[in-house]
Amino acid sequence: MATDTSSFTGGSLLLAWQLKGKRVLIVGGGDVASGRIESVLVADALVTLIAPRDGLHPLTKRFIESSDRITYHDRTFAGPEDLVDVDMVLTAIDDVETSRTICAMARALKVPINVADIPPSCDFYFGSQIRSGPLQIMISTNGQSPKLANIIRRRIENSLPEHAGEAIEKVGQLRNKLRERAPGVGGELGKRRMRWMVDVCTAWEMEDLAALDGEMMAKLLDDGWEYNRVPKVQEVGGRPRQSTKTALQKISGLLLSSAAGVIVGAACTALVFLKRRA
Ligand SMILES: C[C@@]1(CC(=O)O)C2=NC(=C\c3[nH]c(c(CCC(=O)O)c3CC(=O)O)Cc3[nH]c(c(CC(=O)O)c3CCC(=O)O)/C=C3\N/C(=C\2)[C@@H](CCC(=O)O)[C@]3(C)CC(=O)O)/[C@H]1CCC(=O)O
Ligand SMILES: NC(=O)c1ccc[n+]([C@@H]2O[C@H](COP(=O)([O-])OP(=O)(O)OC[C@H]3O[C@@H](n4cnc5c(N)ncnc54)[C@H](O)[C@@H]3O)[C@@H](O)[C@H]2O)c1
Repeated sequence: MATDTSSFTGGSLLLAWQLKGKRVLIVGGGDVASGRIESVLVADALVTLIAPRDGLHPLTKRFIESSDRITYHDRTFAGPEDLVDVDMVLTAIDDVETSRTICAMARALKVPINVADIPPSCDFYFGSQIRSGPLQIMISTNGQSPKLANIIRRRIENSLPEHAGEAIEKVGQLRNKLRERAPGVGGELGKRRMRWMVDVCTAWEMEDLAALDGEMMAKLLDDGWEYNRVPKVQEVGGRPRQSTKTALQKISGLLLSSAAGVIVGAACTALVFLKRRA
């Protein structure tokens, strides 16, 4: 049966671009450039920054002083020679004409470019970002409303599961240990490895995954992976957690006992009062 692909349009490709050791040229040193620097440093890039010193944002200055991954040139953009051996270009300058010229040069050399605020000169857009350890969420409105992206980001931040970043970190460590035990790519072993990881992530609460330590991981692999089963948290030395229900019951118990306390207190006061009157 034919698949209807007519709605497969109007979006952009969302990726997690690996910049480790790649050279990113940033032109401009203002507020926007400082955000760009932060974004690419987080991705382990090597930055070349071209911007006159007198226009540097205080944050940009601090980044230049504190990071040995930034090569700084105190000048304006010079021409195509600045694009040699560059893997990505980001411009954030207050000069639309120069931005467009840099864009044309980068495209001639097939170097991907983002020009802040000029969508037709962008091969990719930035988005509103959430980071918590290895968890990275990007909200993109595909150029339609950056402010709404920012507002939606705040809402998502407030609704994220607690401990998500730590849980992902620990599961990453567990996967690495599992691959040491069961190495190789693909095949029956690969299928079993993936199924087991899916089962662990599904059966365990985020909070319990976040609490995994080296010893628990070893036990999880010994008693779980080796027998193709998923042990309970307590079986591998994890602390049994209070279920939500128990916590709720505790709170209502507390409320009830304080209500009872108030009633008893009121009764005593009334008794004392009546006794005095008598
Ligand atoms: C998300 C964020 C990431 C970042 O830049 O790091 C980002 N813009 C942010 C803020 C922001 N930018 C603007 C406002 C003012 C309010 C408003 O206009 O809405 C605010 C809000 C504010 O300042 O509070 C003005 C603006 N921006 C663009 C244009 C040009 C145009 O639309 O034509 C104009 C109009 C200029 C004019 O009117 O003259 C263009 C782009 N801005 C993008 C990204 C890309 C698409 C993002 C997406 O798809 O959603 C894209 C296409 C290219 C790019 O730059 O990559 C960051 C929020 C980070 C955060 O806070 O979390
Ligand atoms: N996409 C976004 O999120 C967003 C948000 C706000 C502003 N902007 C746009 O991004 C651009 C930069 O904004 P900003 O607030 O950082 O501006 P800014 O004025 O603070 O900084 C501009 C920087 O560019 C440098 N510069 C100017 N010409 C240069 C050249 N030829 N070579 C090298 N450096 C040069 C200046 O010295 C300065 O450091 C503006 O066009 C602005 O409209 C984008």
